Amino acid sequence: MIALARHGEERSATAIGDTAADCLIREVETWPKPGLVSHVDQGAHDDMDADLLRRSARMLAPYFTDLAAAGAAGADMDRLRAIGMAAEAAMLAATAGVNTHRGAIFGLGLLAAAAGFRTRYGVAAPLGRIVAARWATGILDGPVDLHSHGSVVARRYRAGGARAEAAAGFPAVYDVALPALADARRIADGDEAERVQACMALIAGVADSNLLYRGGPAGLAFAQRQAKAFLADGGVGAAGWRPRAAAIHAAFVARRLSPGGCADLLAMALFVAAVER
Ligand SMILES: CC(C)(COP(=O)(O)OP(=O)(O)OC[C@H]1O[C@@H](n2cnc3c(N)ncnc32)[C@H](O)[C@@H]1O)[C@@H](O)C(=O)NCCC(=O)NCCS
Ligand SMILES: Nc1ncnc2c1ncn2[C@@H]1O[C@H](COP(=O)(O)OP(=O)(O)OP(=O)(O)O)[C@@H](O)[C@H]1O
Repeated sequence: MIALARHGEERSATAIGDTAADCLIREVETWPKPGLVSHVDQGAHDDMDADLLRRSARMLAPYFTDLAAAGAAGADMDRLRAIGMAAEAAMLAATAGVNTHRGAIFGLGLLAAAAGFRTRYGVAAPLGRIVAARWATGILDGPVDLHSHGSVVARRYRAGGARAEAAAGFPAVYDVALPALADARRIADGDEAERVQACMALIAGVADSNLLYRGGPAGLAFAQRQAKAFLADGGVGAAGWRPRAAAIHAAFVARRLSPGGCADLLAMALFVAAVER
């Protein structure tokens, strides 16, 4: 009996890891996402393209599986952090030093750990609430790299970034991206359009530390204005939405703006939608 239960747990951790990697790939296969890399172009990034992001995502699946298994085993934040840091090191080795998924490993990794916990204990709570209840203190009290772009921006502009978002249980996923995906299902023509709508809603509503780092408060305000105007004009439900979204994408690229945190949050919303279904 025990051996069977273990085998079942391993299988579900593997399924969680594979789902997390799939969600990263579905995020890449979405165009037009303002400033971001996709199957169509490199957006505002000289050092990465869709192939590199796809390879990075696939390589990360076993780490998400480990995080799910650790969550199921009742791991504390120190244990999750060790797996997350090993994943980051493997990512940098696989991409010759390019930061393809640092923010995504963190956010999706915590949600994968919560998914493991949820499956193991049969709790019905949303994944974000599990993250906040079990690991918020460890997230906020953990070691900080004073030189990371996120830390620089946090000091300069008092932006909470990826840590604050996770510790609060991912409000951008639950209050912004998931409602946008649900709205878009009624008005959009296909899955890719739904993901574009959620991406625009995230850009309009999130203080993305990547936008702040590259463009300062003026860059963030520009990005939010563009995304809000797109949504106010009917979003992906309006005729001609794709050329309008492509024009916003081009405006971000011209200013070197890239909302990498919103890309991560889009992948997380796809993951939550798949796991909590
Ligand atoms: C917390 C992390 C992201 C580092 O954050 P920091 O702000 O210091 O660095 P950095 O600028 O490199 O990364 C921030 C990344 O977060 C994402 N992001 C930006 N803004 C936001 C936002 N508002 N909300 C969510 N994510 C965001 C972007 O992808 C961005 O690139 C993380 O890499 C970390 O601490 N890793 C250690 C391992 C760990 O704790 N793992 C947990 C289990 S997986
Ligand atoms: N499709 C995508 N396009 C661009 N960034 C993405 C995409 N998907 C996820 N990201 C996130 O964006 C982050 C990388 O962003 P970016 O390269 O702008 O930041 P950086 O490494 O801090 O430095 P720099 O501004 O010098 O390039 C990664 O952590 C990753 O999780």
